[in-house]
Amino acid sequence: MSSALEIKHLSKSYGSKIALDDLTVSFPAGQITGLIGPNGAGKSTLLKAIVGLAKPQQGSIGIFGQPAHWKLNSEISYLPDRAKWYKSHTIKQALNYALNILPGFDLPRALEMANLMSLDLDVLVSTLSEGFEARLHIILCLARRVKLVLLDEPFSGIDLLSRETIIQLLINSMLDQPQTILISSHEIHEAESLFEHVVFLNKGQLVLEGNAEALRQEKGSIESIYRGLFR
Ligand SMILES: Nc1ncnc2c1ncn2[C@@H]1O[C@H](COP(=O)(O)OP(=O)(O)OP(=O)(O)O)[C@@H](O)[C@H]1O
Repeated sequence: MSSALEIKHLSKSYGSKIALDDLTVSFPAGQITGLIGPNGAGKSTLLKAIVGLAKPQQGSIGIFGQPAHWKLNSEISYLPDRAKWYKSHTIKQALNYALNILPGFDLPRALEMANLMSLDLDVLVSTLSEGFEARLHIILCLARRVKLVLLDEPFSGIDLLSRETIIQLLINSMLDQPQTILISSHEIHEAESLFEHVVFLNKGQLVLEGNAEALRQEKGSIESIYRGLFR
């Protein structure tokens, strides 16, 4: 299995706070990996480092065999916690705008996803509930023809049905267009069926990683492994 991402001896501190601590880990290409760990484990910092938004003090990041560089960002779709440039738009305007600013954005695919997610194109984004805004947010990420998708806490603050809808969209999207997807989360109950590979982080260090199915057979559900590791 080839690696999409090779993280080697990566360290990042904010002042005296260590976010990533000599982290070495790789992420398989063409799979959905769950990047799992409790609050403060370093998940967001790792994703930010991959797209150049956090500058590590030490170590290296390889992306599809090339050293990380901002020029590669056109190949990466990154969903940070909150990137709300589209608040004053209707959904249709937001999707049209995305076509202009997001490399590889596939508008017909986005419109199809919006239909699947029951999004009304004429509604103002500012009037959407959190769950519906999250649906739009995820479409903006997934409707891009890019190799690597980084989703930082895509389920946070979202109700069960919206989570299930988003998970279904992720599954459909992978069937339609296989990509390497990293999903950071500490809420793994509903999402664990998505994960083909899992990486558990704590205090900026790798705690456990492996093929999700092999780990399930060996140790039980991903959720129970999480409880065992972090209880
Ligand atoms: N901009 C920042 N300034 C100072 N400290 C930071 C900053 N960003 C992250 N940290 C610290 O770095 C550590 C790792 O944070 P990070 O957000 O990467 O973890 P996380 O696993 O994504 O956590 P969560 O699940 O709570 O989002 C934490 O101790 C956090 O307080």
